[in-house]
Amino acid sequence: MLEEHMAATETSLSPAVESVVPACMFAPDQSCAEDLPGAERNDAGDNQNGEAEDHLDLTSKFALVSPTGEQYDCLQKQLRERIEEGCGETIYVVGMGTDGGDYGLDERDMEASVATVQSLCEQVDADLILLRERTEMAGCVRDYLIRRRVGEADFLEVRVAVVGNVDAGKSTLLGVLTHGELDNGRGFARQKLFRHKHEMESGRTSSVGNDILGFDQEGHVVNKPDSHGGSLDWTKICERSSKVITFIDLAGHEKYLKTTVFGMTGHLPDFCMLMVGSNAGIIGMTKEHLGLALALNVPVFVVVTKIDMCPANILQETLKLLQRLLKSPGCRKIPVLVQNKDDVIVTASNFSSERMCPIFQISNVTGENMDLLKMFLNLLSPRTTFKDDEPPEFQIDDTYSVPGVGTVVSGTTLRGLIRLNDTLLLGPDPLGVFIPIIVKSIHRKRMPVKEVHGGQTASFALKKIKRSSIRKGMVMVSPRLNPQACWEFEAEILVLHHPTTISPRYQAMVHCGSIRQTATIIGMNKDCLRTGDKATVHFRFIKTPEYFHTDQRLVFREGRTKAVGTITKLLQSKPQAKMQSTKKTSSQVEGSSSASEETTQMGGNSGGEYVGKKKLKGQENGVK
Ligand SMILES: Nc1nc2c(ncn2[C@@H]2O[C@H](COP(=O)(O)OP(=O)(O)OP(=O)(O)O)[C@@H](O)[C@H]2O)c(=O)[nH]1
Repeated sequence: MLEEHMAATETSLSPAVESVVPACMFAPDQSCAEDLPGAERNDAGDNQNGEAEDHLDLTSKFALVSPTGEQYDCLQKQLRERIEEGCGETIYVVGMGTDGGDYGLDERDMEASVATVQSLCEQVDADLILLRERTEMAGCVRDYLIRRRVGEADFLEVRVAVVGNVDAGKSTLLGVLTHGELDNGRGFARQKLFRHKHEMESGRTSSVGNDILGFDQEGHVVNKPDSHGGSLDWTKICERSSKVITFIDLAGHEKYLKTTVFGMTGHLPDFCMLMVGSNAGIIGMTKEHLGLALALNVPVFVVVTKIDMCPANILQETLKLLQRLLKSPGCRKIPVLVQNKDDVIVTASNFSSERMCPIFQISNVTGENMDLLKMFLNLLSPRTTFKDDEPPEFQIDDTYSVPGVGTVVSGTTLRGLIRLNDTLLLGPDPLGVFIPIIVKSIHRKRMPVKEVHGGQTASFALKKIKRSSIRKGMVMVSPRLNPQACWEFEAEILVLHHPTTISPRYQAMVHCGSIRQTATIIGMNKDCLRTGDKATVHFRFIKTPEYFHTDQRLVFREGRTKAVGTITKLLQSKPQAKMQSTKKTSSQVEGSSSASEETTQMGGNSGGEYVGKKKLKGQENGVK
């Protein structure tokens, strides 16, 4: 997929540069960051902590030493905003300014500054955790993690999709991380990943697995397997954690690609962890998975495993090829080898920029560099902020029948706040209808809770509804939204690969959020599409109408054919049994301004607001 992505986005490859970008490129030191193409830079007027200058001079490294009342209020407001932006946390640098002075504070000024930050943290109900201390020209500089305090029942949730070719060590790494015991190189650690088939939310019967790793306020892993059988008590982990990483464990084998694509679109990962076996290198599905993450704009970090058993020259070769791939025009990433704690802090604080791609080299057997990977995971923040006052929307990605409970749906809260006993609309059914349902119980990470917020995964037990009447891709939304189901939509798509040409009537599977349904191309603004082509395409689902939004990303695939895109328009239309090509003039087509000789549309129906207007030239199946 990636090769196709590369081919599709660029025609000529520039010579690959082998050198790795040092992590210091991303450090606040501007002299180093200057050379970095596209690196984010502070605007004039912002200090190292991102504080706007306004009328108060907060750009000096001494700003925190003894702030006036007004400055203190300003600092507090800015800290609040930064925590909000960082979804509950932020990295704060003490001892650096942007006023041109040398970095670093002497012991007394550092002490006073830290006391100010500590007091600011108390005001905003957050904790201050020292990440690193270093010596600069004029003294000491410290990086702190500031993390909002959460109640016992709450924690920050970050979702990481785990992808990579078969045997890259995905399950083994998750076993080592979540159970704290190293592997023996013969599959010991992966046995620990016990999947509970019918557990609410987690043990999904599909092959999308879930594992959690909890960090306490100080960044220590809280996972503790019990002494009998070594299973993990999710409730205990969540109670002790201030941050929980949910790993969405996606299958490595090609035959499960459909599930992997579903995991990446439907489970809304914040980040993607691409695993590469150092000895095997970039083989099999590695590029496909990387391409998928790129297509969906999910920031990627790479974990190269098995360094304990890999000869040095092979490891170097794998790293070289990996860096070349990441820098290639199709990816345009900046690979950064993470070798120490400083690199972790620098890469973690710049990671959501999407351009940087940290690379870890680990061994699941000796545990080498595992501490760096854990530290990095603890510093990852969710990518999206959510507001509770929006009308709630929840997308269903799985259903279960739980004995004694009934039908259970699991999925992700896309926005808003859902409370126990709320009435939501569940749908759409095949007729596009939504039915009211009352939320009778909510589980989050296997724990009963009273409410769930945007960005959180959860499961709901539903009363008086058969599991068979619910399907993946359905939603539960606030009645305030007056939800409408759509049969048709328009999307801007880019064809990453197709062996010949795609034309109207072509059918393929559309993945969009947790929607997974075959759709037909009704029309497009080009006669046909080849690899690398971009077009505006009009789709129609073949089975049922769906609920979705504009701006959502989609993947359109069938066998080796792949296209990615963004939904640009929702089109209302009634279900129709048969497709046909009819002659129609533009005057009969709503929204059609230019004359079109021939129009493809659903039989007997106006086709909604938009109807593609391209010649069919007698094609029967849409594929030449
Ligand atoms: N020596 C060594 N062996 C490892 C390491 N990581 C994994 N292994 C071994 O590699 C084999 C494959 O690991 P898995 O974790 O099953 O690989 P996977 O990527 O999950 O594979 P699929 O689930 O099939 O996609 C197992 O026998 C592990 O014991 C490592 O760092 N060093």
